[in-house]
Amino acid sequence: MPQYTPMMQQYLSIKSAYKDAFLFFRLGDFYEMFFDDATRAAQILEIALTSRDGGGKERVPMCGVPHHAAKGYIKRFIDQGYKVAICEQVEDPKQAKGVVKREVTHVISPGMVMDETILSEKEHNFLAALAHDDEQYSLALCDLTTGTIHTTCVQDFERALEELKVARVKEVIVSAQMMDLMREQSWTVSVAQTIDNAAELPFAFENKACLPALLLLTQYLQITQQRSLDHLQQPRFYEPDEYLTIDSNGRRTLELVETMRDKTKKGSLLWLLDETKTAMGGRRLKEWLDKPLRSKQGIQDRLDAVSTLIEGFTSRHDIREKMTAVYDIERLAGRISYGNANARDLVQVKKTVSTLPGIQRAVSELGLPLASLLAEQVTALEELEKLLANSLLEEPPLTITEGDMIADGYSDVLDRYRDAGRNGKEWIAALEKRERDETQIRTLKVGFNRVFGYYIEVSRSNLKNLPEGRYERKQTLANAERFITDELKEKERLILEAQEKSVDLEHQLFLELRQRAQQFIPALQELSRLISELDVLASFAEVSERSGYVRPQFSPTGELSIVDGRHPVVEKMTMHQHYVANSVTLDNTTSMLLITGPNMSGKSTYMRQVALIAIMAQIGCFVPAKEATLPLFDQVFTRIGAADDLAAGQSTFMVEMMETNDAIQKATASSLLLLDEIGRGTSTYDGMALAQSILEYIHNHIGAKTLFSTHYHELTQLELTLDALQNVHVAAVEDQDTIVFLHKVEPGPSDRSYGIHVAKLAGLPDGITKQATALLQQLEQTKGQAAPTAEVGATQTVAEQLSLFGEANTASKAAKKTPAPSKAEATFASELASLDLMDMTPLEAMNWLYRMKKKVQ
Ligand SMILES: Nc1ncnc2c1ncn2[C@@H]1O[C@H](COP(=O)(O)OP(=O)(O)OP(=O)(O)O)[C@@H](O)[C@H]1O
Repeated sequence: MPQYTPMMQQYLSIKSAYKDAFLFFRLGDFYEMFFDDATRAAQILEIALTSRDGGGKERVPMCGVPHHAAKGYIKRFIDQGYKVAICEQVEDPKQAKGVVKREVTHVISPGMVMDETILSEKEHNFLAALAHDDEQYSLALCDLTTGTIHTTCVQDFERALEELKVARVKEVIVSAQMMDLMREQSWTVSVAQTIDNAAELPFAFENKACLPALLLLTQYLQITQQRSLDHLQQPRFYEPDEYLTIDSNGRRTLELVETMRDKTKKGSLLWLLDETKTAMGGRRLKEWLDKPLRSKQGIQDRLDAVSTLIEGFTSRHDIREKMTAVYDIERLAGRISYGNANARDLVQVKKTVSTLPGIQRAVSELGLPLASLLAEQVTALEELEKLLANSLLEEPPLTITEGDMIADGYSDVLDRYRDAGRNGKEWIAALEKRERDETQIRTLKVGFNRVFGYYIEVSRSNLKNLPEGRYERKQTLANAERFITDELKEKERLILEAQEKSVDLEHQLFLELRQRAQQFIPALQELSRLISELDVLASFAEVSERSGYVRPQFSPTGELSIVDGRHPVVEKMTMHQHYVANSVTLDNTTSMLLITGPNMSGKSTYMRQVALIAIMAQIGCFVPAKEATLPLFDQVFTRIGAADDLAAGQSTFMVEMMETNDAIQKATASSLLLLDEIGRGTSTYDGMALAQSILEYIHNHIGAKTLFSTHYHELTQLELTLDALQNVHVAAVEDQDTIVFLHKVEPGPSDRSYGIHVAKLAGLPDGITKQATALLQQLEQTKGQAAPTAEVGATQTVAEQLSLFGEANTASKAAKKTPAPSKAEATFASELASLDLMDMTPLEAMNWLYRMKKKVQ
């Protein structure tokens, strides 16, 4: 790099070690970016791109952000999945010989954000390591802000990706070999090498199968963070099968944590259930929703606690109120260990710890099992509370280098410095008074500024009254002059020295205090776990009581019986209207419901409500029903079309089939399947044929509890051949040319679709709906001639329909029943078949159609 200036050479050499990050290169008050970084950053951050002479032939592209406003820009990079390496000046520019020394002090990437202003409060921010050996994939998911680590092993890559998705992992660390594969999947990837020495782990961990991922994670953190990782908690191993698996599509369409339409929390199950008072509770609730339990005992323990909290209204109220004074001690503990906690953070820790005894008392009164664990932490943290209460002022500033943090009486030396400072101020006040008396200038005052220090200010009109000699002129203003005296100079030196010393000492005392607080990190982490669980359980109790939910029972035989169930979110949204409750029973005799009914009648609401009730039960919450007995599901799969699916066209059909395939491959007799209008994305007959075969397959080979909604009325005949399938429909009635939705699920198939009625409700012009009604009548007449009769075996239904076009298997029974095509139809068909469409212009095609229409008429 001979042609570049020394500074540019320094930049390039540092940048070469951080190729995958934007390098924020500190130059005075700015972070500058150069070359490609600058060109791309200018676009991403929408800032001006300039250039600078770098010593070479061409000017170097450059853009920069002010150091004090860097956070906002870093957040924009992070939100879009980029990394930022912060390169600081690490020596005083005044003392530097040549180019100021610079080093990367830390790298911020989507998975390694520690700054609360960039993070979402109620969500974990996971960084994951994914390693692969001959046998399996190991995963380690780490939230650096809290020190939480979850680890697991899975057999296949797809499953590993699913685990990453469920935890909404922001960044994945892999070995170089896996980098491209992960990038193809659009993950933010970082590459590290595995250390092969388990002794270097900052925690003890026995499970060998998970070690590769943990070693990869540790190696990466050690290299990038270069600071204490003491707050990393003991990794918690989990088996994915301990939890109810909800495929990513299911989580999306059931709107567990955000709505499908605008991706907001409002309108989701999380929104409904989230009455938590603390950030830790909020994160825990999301975690529970991501991973409902499958262990009956685990669920019952939570339900017992919710029951107790519902009954103990007063204590619950008390606990929840006290929780409002609980800060995010989990992240505060992370900051203490990380070395970026300030005095205000420690005051928050103190305030939290001091509310604990009150919470603990209320929990004990209720007799909740976590009372004794909570009591242990209260005792363990007493010393910390005392220490912080004695050492810190109630409202310290955000910075730790400007004093005003440490309380009087904590350090004798500090108190002495402070006295000097305070006495000095009194002395200055006395001096001012004396000078006024001596000079008889009432407006004389002693002031202070950073440039000149202390001064005596006298207005221009009073200068004549000032005695000669003692006053040394320092500054001239428009209407006044400022002076100093030897006495003032000497006193100023003493005061400033005391202040400087006290600020330095406060900084040092604070660092010691933070160091001492570190030993309490495990207790703070355990406390935050207990508080977060209590918060979620109390939130469940609150919502359950308010909304009239009941405790679910679990059936040993796998029966599902929900009496008067409701969709919790639709019910809440339609508060002012009447929500129509619906029951459902699925057992070993009837495990499948085929749901028909008009559009908008409530088919998918009914299906979703069953899944939501099952999920709520398995996270340990009461459920919206009069009574509910449920199996413990192992997996929930949904294929529920979204409105945008239809618009997206054929590829969506592919997605629909892939998702259906996924469900069918993985579902077991203990799973819940919700399939909404399968087959609607292709032609009617294709769709119907597929829907029927899928139903038969689930019936004959899987036996999963299945809710299947359809507009293909022909499918309702399957009830005759599939023993475990039952027809139900959502009732609607016609009232004077319009339709009234009853939202009531009743036995048997629906009599018709009412599609045109719904179109009318949607405001389609009369002309269209009238024409549609006429066409419908024509079609129904035609269909009536060929319609399958109820006595015909259901498995023949689709084949019969296909045969109308003469495409079906001629050997089918249905074909025999279909009337032979008329002569005109036969001519039409043979002429159509002989057309070479590729060789025709659109106009020729139109002309042909025109001729045929005339012939038919
Ligand atoms: N049980 C109910 N009680 C009250 N209102 C309901 C009920 N079920 C559904 N609804 C209301 O009806 C609307 C339509 O319901 P839903 O989307 O489930 O209909 P659908 O039959 O699946 O329609 P489509 O076939 O067009 O997809 C819901 O948004 C809700 O407002």
